[in-house]
Amino acid sequence: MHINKIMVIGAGQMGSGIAQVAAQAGLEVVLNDIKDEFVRRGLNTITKNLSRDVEKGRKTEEEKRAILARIQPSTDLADAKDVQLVIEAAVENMEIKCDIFRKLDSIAPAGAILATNTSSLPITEIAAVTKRPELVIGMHFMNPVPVMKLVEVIRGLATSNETYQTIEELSKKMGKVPVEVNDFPGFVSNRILLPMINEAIYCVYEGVATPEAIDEVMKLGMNHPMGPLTLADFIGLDTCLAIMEVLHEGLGDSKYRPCPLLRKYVKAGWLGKKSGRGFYVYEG
Ligand SMILES: CC(=O)CC(=O)SCCNC(=O)CCNC(=O)[C@H](O)C(C)(C)COP(=O)(O)OP(=O)(O)OC[C@H]1O[C@@H](n2cnc3c(N)ncnc32)[C@H](O)[C@@H]1OP(=O)(O)O
Ligand SMILES: NC(=O)C1=CN([C@@H]2O[C@H](COP(=O)(O)OP(=O)(O)OC[C@H]3O[C@@H](n4cnc5c(N)ncnc54)[C@H](OP(=O)(O)O)[C@@H]3O)[C@@H](O)[C@H]2O)C=CC1
Repeated sequence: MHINKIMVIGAGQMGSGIAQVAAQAGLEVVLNDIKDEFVRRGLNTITKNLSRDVEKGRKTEEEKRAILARIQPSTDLADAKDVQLVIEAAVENMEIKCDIFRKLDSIAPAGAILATNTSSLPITEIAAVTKRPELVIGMHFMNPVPVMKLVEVIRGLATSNETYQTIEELSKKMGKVPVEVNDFPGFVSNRILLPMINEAIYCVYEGVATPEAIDEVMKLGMNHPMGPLTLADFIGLDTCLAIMEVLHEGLGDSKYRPCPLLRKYVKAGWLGKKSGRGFYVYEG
C-alpha cells in the first residue's frame, strides 16, 4: 500500500520524534494529542531539533520550513478520516490504547493500518478491539527517535503479510532499520533492556552503590553510552514501571518484579527527565 499521509497520536517525546522523521521522509503528518498545549510542546521540540540540524549544516532553512509545513496539529481523532496509517504513541496504558484503537477503527478509512509504538503491551490484544486485526501492527521506535536506527516491527497473531511489508518499507523510507519480532511481553528490546535497568534500581535500593557509581560502572566498564539510571530517567520512570509490570504479569516470573523504589518514585511524581526529577535532578 502506498502511504503519503499519516496520523501520530501522542505528541510526547516519542510521538514528536516519530512525526519529525515521518515529515523528513516526505509524508504529510497529523500530530494529535489531547490538549493543544501538548501538540505545541511537541512541535517546539521538532523545531528545536531541525534548527540544530540547520546550525550544523545538515539541512537548509528551506528544508526545515518544508518539513514543519508537512506537520498539521490536531486535538481531534476525527482528523484520522483521510490517513492511510496511524501510529499511536500515547501513554503506556492498555485501557487508553484500547480506547484509542476502538475509536480509530470507526474513524480511519477501511484499509488504513493502525500501528502502535507500545514498548511492551500485547499487539494481539490491542488488535482484538478492532474489526481489522490484520491491519494492526507494532511499530516500536527507539528514543531519541531522530537518532536511533532501530524499529522493532511486531506482528500480532492476525497481522497480514501485506501490513508487515508496508511497515517494513515505510520504516526504511524513514531512514530506520526494521527488525521483525513476535508478540511476546516486552518484545525483544525491552525484555532484555528493562530487567537490566530494574536490577540497577535494586542496586540503589539495596545500597550497593550510588546512582552515579552504578552509571559509571556500566558506562566505563561495558561501554554503554548512558548508564542504566540515566537511561531510566531518559525513558521515563512511569514507562519503565509500566514495562516491568507487563513483563511480570505477562511472563509470570518473579524475576521480573518491579523494584519497590521504582514504584515509590513514580508515586512521588519523580518520572525522570520529563518531570525534572528521577534518579537525578534536571534543570529547566
Ligand atoms: C523504552 C523503549 O521502549 C525503547 C527505548 O527507546 S530504550 C532507549 C534506547 N535509547 C538508548 O539506549 C539511548 C542511549 N543513549 C545514546 O545512545 C546517546 O547517549 C544519545 C544518542 C542519546 C546521545 O548521544 P551523546 O553522544 O551522548 O550526546 P550528543 O553528542 O549530545 O548527541 C549525539 C547526537 O545525537 C543528537 N541527539 C541527542 N539527543 C537527541 C534528541 N533527544 N533528539 C534529537 N537528536 C538528539 C545530537 O544532536 C547529536 O547529533 P550530532 O552528533 O549529529 O550532532
Ligand atoms: N520513552 C521511551 O523511551 C519510549 C516510549 N515508547 C512508548 O511510546 C509511548 C509514548 O511514550 P513517551 O512519548 O515516552 O511518553 P510521554 O509521556 O512523553 O508522551 C505521551 C503523550 O501522549 C499523551 N496522551 C495521553 N493520553 C492520550 C490520549 N488518550 N490521546 C492522545 N494523547 C494522549 C500524553 O499527554 P499527557 O501528558 O496529558 O499524559 C503525552 O503528551 C508509550 O507507549 C511508550 O511505552 C516507545 C519507545 C521508547
